[in-house]
Amino acid sequence: MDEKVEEKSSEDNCKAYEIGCIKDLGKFLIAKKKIEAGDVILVDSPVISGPKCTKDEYICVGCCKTIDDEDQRCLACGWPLCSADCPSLTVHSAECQILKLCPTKAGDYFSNDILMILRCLLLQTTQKDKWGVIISWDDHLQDKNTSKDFLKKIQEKCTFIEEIYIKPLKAQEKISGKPLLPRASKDVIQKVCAILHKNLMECDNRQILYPLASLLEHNCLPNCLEFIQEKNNYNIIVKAVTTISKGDHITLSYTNILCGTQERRRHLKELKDICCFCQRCKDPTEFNTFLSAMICFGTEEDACKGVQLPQNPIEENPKWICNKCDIKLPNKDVLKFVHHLNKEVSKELKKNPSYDEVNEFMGKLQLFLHESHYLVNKVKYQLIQCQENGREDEQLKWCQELLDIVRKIDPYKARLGLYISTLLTKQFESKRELLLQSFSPDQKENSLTLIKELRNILTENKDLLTFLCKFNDEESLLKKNSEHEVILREWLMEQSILIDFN
Ligand SMILES: C[S@@+](CC[C@H](N)C(=O)[O-])C[C@H]1O[C@@H](n2cnc3c(N)ncnc32)[C@H](O)[C@@H]1O
Repeated sequence: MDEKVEEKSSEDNCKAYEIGCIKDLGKFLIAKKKIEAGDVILVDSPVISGPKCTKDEYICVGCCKTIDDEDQRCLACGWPLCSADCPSLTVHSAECQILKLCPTKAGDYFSNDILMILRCLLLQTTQKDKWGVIISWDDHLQDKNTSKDFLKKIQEKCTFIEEIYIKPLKAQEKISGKPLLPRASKDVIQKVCAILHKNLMECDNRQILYPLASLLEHNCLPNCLEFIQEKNNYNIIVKAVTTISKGDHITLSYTNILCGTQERRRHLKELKDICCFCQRCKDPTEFNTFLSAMICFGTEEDACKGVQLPQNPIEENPKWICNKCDIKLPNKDVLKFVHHLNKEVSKELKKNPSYDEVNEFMGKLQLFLHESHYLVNKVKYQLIQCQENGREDEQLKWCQELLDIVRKIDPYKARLGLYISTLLTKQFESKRELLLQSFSPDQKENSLTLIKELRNILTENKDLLTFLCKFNDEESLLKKNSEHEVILREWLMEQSILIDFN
């Protein structure tokens, strides 16, 4: 591949990365030297930010907090505003001049993607340096691999903005003689739409554009972790989670890596028009986790119970083949069926069912899906969170199964740190229960293996949470882990058992 690296000034020499560019990928960051796990690769500040896109919530256009009362609006334009004293009201003042010309909602919700485009277009008069940064980016609209769906989405947004906001604005500008948006041609609006669509990142209720971090490439097995610091102006810190060799691409994950390949690839396509060809996407077994595997029904005469997997998952419509019989399934049938099961899972979990009801439902799912299928795992995770006395053995088995899976799909704990920590906490609680049930003061040595396992879980969880706490607010989980450690140590002292915790 023809890989170009941008020229850098002398002050960039100490940086661990440089900006590369490949035809089908666009710009990305590449390691300029070996980077060790734990190294901070970059810290970046937002160029622009605003409320995230959602149809379910009212988010303040100033501070981006959720607003419970739908009547709390900006008096001028009618868009959601927490109060006239919102601490971030100033970010709204320029766009309010445009929004109030036509206080229309897109459908029955406020379309925050449209708001972000207007906010960005306004930088040309309010903050010219930031406008210069954004408009210099590639919009990828002419790229060969840009999909028709993506182009259609951009065109629709552009037409909406032109009709609803730009036309009345131009009329107003003519009367007042004061141009608010000197550059608002169709081409400029389309470019801004495409750049924002591809590069915005999300944190809590906010969408944010970063000059550097937004260039980071996606990988389903990322080598970095990002922390967006809410309390520090939404600055982002990007940290290596494994050793990155010189010349390696520096990557994050844009998607939920607990999902199977078809679902991740669908999400990536919709989110950022990406066709991912990473190691995991290419592997039908997804690193031997079988996260997407289906159970083969066989024929009426011969029930097979083999495992169906996509032959080549990165094809647009892969064939699904069985490891035991000759039956092949068309991709569209598998997708339709999994989509249906996904809805059933959501419906079931919303019903607030009892532990036994969920367990029974999981049994039914496993008639169709492999025991490690990501939808089965979703239900398993729900079951593990229940406080259910007498089911410790069962819950421990599931905890172990899920931990085995996440250790394969996220070996560097780049995405699933909190998920792993929750599993470790549950594993600890269930094992401690088993210890208390089985412990006999006369035969302490029989419990030593279990005690050492408990200590190891606490240590692993402490290391993980200490790492996460450096950047995020996970103090409550760390506190819970320390409390577990104190209680275990006290109990061991009472029983006169000496175990090294360091
Ligand atoms: C957040 S931007 C990254 C910057 C972008 N490369 C550029 O030049 O503007 C996301 C876009 O980068 C490209 N991209 C990122 N990761 C990719 C991947 N794993 N495979 C293919 N394209 C990717 C896609 O065009 C995607 O829409």
